[in-house]
Formats: sequence, C-alpha cells, structure tokens
Amino acid sequence: MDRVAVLGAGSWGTAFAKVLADSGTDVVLWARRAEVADAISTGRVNTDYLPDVVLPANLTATADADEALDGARAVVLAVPSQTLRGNLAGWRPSLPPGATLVSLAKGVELGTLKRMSEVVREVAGVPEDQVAVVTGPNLAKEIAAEQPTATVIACTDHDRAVELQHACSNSYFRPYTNVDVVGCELGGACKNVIALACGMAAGMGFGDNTMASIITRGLAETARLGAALGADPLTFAGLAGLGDLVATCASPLSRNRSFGERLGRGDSLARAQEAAHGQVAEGVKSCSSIRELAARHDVDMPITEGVHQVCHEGLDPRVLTAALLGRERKAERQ
Ligand SMILES: NC(=O)c1ccc[n+]([C@@H]2O[C@H](COP(=O)([O-])OP(=O)(O)OC[C@H]3O[C@@H](n4cnc5c(N)ncnc54)[C@H](O)[C@@H]3O)[C@@H](O)[C@H]2O)c1
Ligand SMILES: O=P(O)(O)OC[C@H](O)CO
Repeated sequence: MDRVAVLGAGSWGTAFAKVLADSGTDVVLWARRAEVADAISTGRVNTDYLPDVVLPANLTATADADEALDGARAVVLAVPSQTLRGNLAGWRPSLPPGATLVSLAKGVELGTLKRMSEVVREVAGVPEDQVAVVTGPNLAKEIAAEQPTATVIACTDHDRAVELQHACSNSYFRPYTNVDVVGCELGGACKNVIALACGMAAGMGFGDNTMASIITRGLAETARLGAALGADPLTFAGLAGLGDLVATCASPLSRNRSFGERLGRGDSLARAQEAAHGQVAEGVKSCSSIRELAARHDVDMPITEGVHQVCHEGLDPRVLTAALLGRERKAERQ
C-alpha cells in the first residue's frame, strides 16, 4: 500500500502509525495540536503520549488533515469512539474516493447505539465493504516498544483486509483477517466494560479466581449479545474476544482496568476521571450504550449492568459484588 493517513496522534494512533511505517508503508499522522505534529516532525517523538519511543523516518506528521488525507490509500481513524462521528464529519469532504476507512476505536456510540464501523459508513457515505476494523490484544505502549503481538483486521471485503494486513505486518506485529466485523467490534467494545469490573475487583483486593470468573462470565455475556446481533460465536474465542479480554483485564497499562481499580478503592467517578489525565477509558461511556443495546435485544448482561450502575448511578462496587454473587442460580450455558 503506497500511503496511509492516520488521523489521531494519541497513544494508539501513534503506535499504529509506527507499526505501518515499520512494515514499509509511508504514513502521514494527523495531530490535533500543531505542537504535537511539530515535535514528531522535528524530534521524531510524540512527547505527550509515547515520550520514550523514536518514530521512524517514513512517518511524517501534520496538523493539517487535508494534507494527511491527500492521496491516501487507507485512512485510519484513531480518535475516541464518542468523538468519531464529529471528527469524521469534518474530514469527509477530503476523504480520497475508494480509500479503505479503518476504525481503531473500541466502543458503541451513545444515543445511536451504533458500532464504530456503522458510524463510519453512515458519516462517510461509503458501502460496508470499504470499512475495516483493527482490534485485538493491542496495548499501545507494548506495541510501541516492539513487543510481539497479534491482532485482527476485520472487513467484509476479504481482499481489502488482506491489503491492509500486508501494510501492517512486521517482525513484532502479526495481523490476522476476519470477515466477522460485528463480532470483532463487539469483542473490542465489551472488553473495556469487563476490564472496568476486573479493575474494581482488584481495587477491592480480590485475586486471580475473581479475575478469571469476571473474564469468563464477561465473555459469556459478550457472546450472548453477539449471538443476538448476528456475530459468529467463534470470534469470541479469538483475538478480538478472549485475546483482548485477557490483555485488558490483566494489564496495569489498561486505562479501563486502572479506572475500575480506582473506583474499587473507593474513588468517586470524578476523582477517577481526574487521575486519568484526559486519556480515554472507553468503557465508562460504552457500559451505558452496550447496556441499552442489550436491553433492546433482550440480552442479559449483568456485569455490564452493574458497571453502568457503579459508574453512573453511584452504586458501591461492594454492593455490586454481593448482587452478582446473589443472582438466581443457573446452568453455565443458560
Ligand atoms: N491506547 C491503546 O492501547 C489502544 C489500543 C487499541 C485500541 N484503542 C482504542 O483506540 C481509540 C483511541 O485511543 P487512544 O489510546 O489513541 O486515545 P488517546 O486518548 O491516547 O488519543 C485520542 C486522540 O484523539 C484525538 N482527538 C481528536 N478529536 C478529539 C476529541 N474531540 N476529543 C478527544 N480527543 C480527540 C486526541 O487529540 C488524541 O490524539 C479508543 O477507542 C481506544 O479504545 C486504544
Ligand atoms: O487502555 P485500554 O483499557 O483502552 O485498552 C487498550 C487496548 O484496547 C487493549 O487492547
């Protein structure tokens, strides 16, 4: 692939731009703030998000989105899920015709309850097969440090996914393709909510049995939602499902897990938000949209429901623990 635009120079946008560049693809990275673009262009470092990482020479940066988009074969959208619609609406007039639009965001939009690829299709006015999603166990800091990882590129157009796969394969990053966009996106969005629950458990001092139980039952409720929305059940056993759940729920680098940990230790939502220093913990908003999506499809998601209540209705995580343990007994696969 000749040239790719990455729009959003936060943690993952910058790390993914480096992955593309290290794979031999020329990249132009758009940063919202001119000083971030300048620091990358002159010092080869994104001082705000990845200060210890030297970025390769075939990665250039600009604060001018039109310049980044000019002639791009693929456009990677690396902004938070709740701002994606607004950001993309501004970029729409400059999107190169036919370019693959790639979402890195893991969330479900509040209000519309749409997945990110649905938002992209709607705002950009492109067909389903022009939109791809990158998701999986991908903690930006580890990838920027070139630690080995796998990922999934989901697109209903297999050939498009393969083209992108070639553009971002290198010695430390191994992408697989998948045509189940629905399942891959739900896996990525729901694991943030489950990671909040794991963080809460850690904050309350619980250990590995509790974590494993939350991860496994979290996967069960994610798969139930997936079944209702037409996802392939096997996707949830893959990188976008179990893979991302394990990475996010276990890692101190995860913003969702860290956010949950603060709530579990007794911090208020406001204090936890303050400590996050503007970095997105997507699950805090997505717990509400996923809960609503589940209700619309009559799917039982008790952990998601509980996380929503802790984050937005002031429920004490200890009360949530008791409520989850006290639910009606049932068979594991019911
Ligand atoms: N950080 C990771 O390890 C990681 C890994 C995989 C997926 N993701 C997903 O990628 C998406 C982006 O995450 P990130 O880690 O790069 O986030 P981030 O907070 O580090 O960066 C977000 C970027 O979006 C830009 N932006 C543009 N318009 C914005 C607006 N209106 N409000 C806020 N920011 C705006 C910011 O300037 C910033 O550069 C999220 O959906 C996240 O779940 C993150
Ligand atoms: O830091 P988090 O919690 O947004 O998680 C980052 C990635 O999504 C992990 O795959």
